[in-house]
Amino acid sequence: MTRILLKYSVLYLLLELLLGIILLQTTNSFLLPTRTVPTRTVRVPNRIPDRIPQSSNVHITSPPTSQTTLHSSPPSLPSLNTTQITSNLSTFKSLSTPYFSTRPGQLAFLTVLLLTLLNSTVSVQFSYVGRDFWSSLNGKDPEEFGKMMVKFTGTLVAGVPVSVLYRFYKEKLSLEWRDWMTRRTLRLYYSNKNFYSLEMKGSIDNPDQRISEDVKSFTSFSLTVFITLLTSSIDLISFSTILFKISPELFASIFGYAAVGTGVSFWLGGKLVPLNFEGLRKEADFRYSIIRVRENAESIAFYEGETKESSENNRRLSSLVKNAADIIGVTRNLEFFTTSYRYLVQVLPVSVVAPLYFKGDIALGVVSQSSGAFNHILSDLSLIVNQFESLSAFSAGVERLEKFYKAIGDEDESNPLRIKKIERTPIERLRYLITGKDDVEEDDFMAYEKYSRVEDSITIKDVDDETLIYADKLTLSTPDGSRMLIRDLSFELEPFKNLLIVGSSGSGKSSFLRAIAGLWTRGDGVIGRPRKEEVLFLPQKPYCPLGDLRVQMVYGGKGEVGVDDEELLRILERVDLPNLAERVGGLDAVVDWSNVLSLGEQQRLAFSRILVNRPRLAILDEATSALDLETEEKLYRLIEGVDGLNCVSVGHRPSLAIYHDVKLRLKGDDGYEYNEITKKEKKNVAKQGAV
Ligand SMILES: Nc1ncnc2c1ncn2[C@@H]1O[C@H](COP(=O)(O)OP(=O)(O)OP(=O)(O)O)[C@@H](O)[C@H]1O
Repeated sequence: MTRILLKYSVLYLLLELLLGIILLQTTNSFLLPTRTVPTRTVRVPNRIPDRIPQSSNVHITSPPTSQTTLHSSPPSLPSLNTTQITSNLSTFKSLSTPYFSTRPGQLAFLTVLLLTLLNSTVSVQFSYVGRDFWSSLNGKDPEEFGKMMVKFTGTLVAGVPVSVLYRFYKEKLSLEWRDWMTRRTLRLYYSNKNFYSLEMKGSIDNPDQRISEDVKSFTSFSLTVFITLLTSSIDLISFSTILFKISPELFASIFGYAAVGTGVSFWLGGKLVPLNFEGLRKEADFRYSIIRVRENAESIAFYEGETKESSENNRRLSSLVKNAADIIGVTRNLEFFTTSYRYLVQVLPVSVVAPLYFKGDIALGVVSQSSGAFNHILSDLSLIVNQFESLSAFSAGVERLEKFYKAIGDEDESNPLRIKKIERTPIERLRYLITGKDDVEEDDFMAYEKYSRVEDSITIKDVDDETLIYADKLTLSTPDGSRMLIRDLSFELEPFKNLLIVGSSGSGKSSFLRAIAGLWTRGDGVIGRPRKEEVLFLPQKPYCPLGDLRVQMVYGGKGEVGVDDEELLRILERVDLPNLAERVGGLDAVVDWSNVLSLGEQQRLAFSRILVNRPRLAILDEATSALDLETEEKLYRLIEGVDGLNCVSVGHRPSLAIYHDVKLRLKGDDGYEYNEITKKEKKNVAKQGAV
């Protein structure tokens, strides 16, 4: 008999799984609107629940909540894409196996597995104790009733720790797995400057959400799915045995009942999934439009842009509300079915076994046990249907992670913008010549086309003590290869000389600095500069990291700084910020530096990093643009005063010529000029305040 039960149960679960997969495949196109979600704007919260509710009172199709939504267009016919499923499963496997290959992961998993099995045993045990309890009550037998009370207490004492520890270790495993996976993801994200190249390419939206939300959902939900499937299978077998013993008719009827419920729920509820995703996206859209106002409050206030901003907020709100109205309308219709279904399940099993009870063939306890077993089995059989919304979100999360890992895994150490090139066989080359298309994913193809026009071969070399910086036949293009910014640039700057780079706006000055830093490598030729540890960049936009004042001052240093607090305070004085520490509450003070400090103060604070870290070469991109001429002079004189320190500056201000020895003028298509800045020129600048 167990074999028959197993056969039916497994067949049914497989059917459910198949239906679930079909649904997921149909809905994934809605769940992953990579082309419709504006890049870096919309944050779609992944709403995968932490646990699947498993209760004997939860029957088929938990009615969709208010967050469940319906697509306004009729559902398209599901199509089963086996390649996609295989790829999803293999992604799932490759994402989940690394942690469980570690010793702590394996130990934690085995503990949870053991407790899961014990917990299921406890559940079955309670079913028997409950049956005997009610039967003894029905038999009006005080002695038997007393015994049952003792048995119940014993089961309680043994069962409660198992249930509690099961939940505890499950949560613990989920947390440890998340911790491990997030750290690994962060490591990959920061390695090879992936965080920068992803932004440049713009191919991955919201990496922050993927690292925090998607990883969290993946770990907790994977575990939950696994445990739920395991317990459901155990439940199904144990309770099927119980039910079959009581009434084979009841056992048969449950499959019919579940099948009808499943079908109707798919028919009504399947439509809700895509619209639910739309709802989430609209919510995120609305929220983001308000966050942008917060981030750009000052600019909006200056532009008096509040009317425009608020009308945009309202537009997004209307769209959200319309979607939500659709949801509640359809949910109402669905609930006509689910509510009746829920009530019916309370009497259905009882009505099937009632004749046996009336005849006196079975006791009251058996009736209650059969009802409990019926509910258990029904809940197990309806697993996919009950959870299709969560499973869809889960599937979307897995795909988001897959794309993310692929993107950060492809990067080469020396070349953050490299993408895999397409190696064409002769036949593929012919096809490409005829059709202009490759047999590759469209995204990859576009990326390749976009990036392949210019080679990616700028070489960076470390210089010796004889040279400070040089360029040899350097050609530099924008990362997309669409524009050549510098052509055939060659120069060599000896040590103890400062270089000023000038040129009209957009001529490629900052881009040249990016190339020196190794961030942009599209082009050809060689750049020589001191070792990375000996160079400090001050970018055009001052950047203040999270942390205290001390962190602000040492940021950018590559090793131990070895500067004590007194020295830090002295440096603050030298960069013209004598009262800053006192004003904010000392070197340990943490404030929102970017908002609290003026642009000029942020630039002065950035200069303090040079004095703290004492690099061999400081590269300054318009680092004094927000300062008055007097402060600018003071800061450049400080650099001159540091032994062994030289600088390369980019800037439009004529006054900068005074503090530099050589000038490189970038002239776009007209090439470049590379000249000494003469004493006469410096004098003129000093005299007139302009060249
Ligand atoms: N990520 C990018 N992708 C493609 N083009 C870019 C990118 N970043 C900058 N550019 C383009 O490269 C050109 C050079 O930019 P760059 O920032 O080097 O100019 P610049 O000379 O420093 O200008 P400014 O003096 O205004 O700061 C500009 O036309 C700019 O639009």
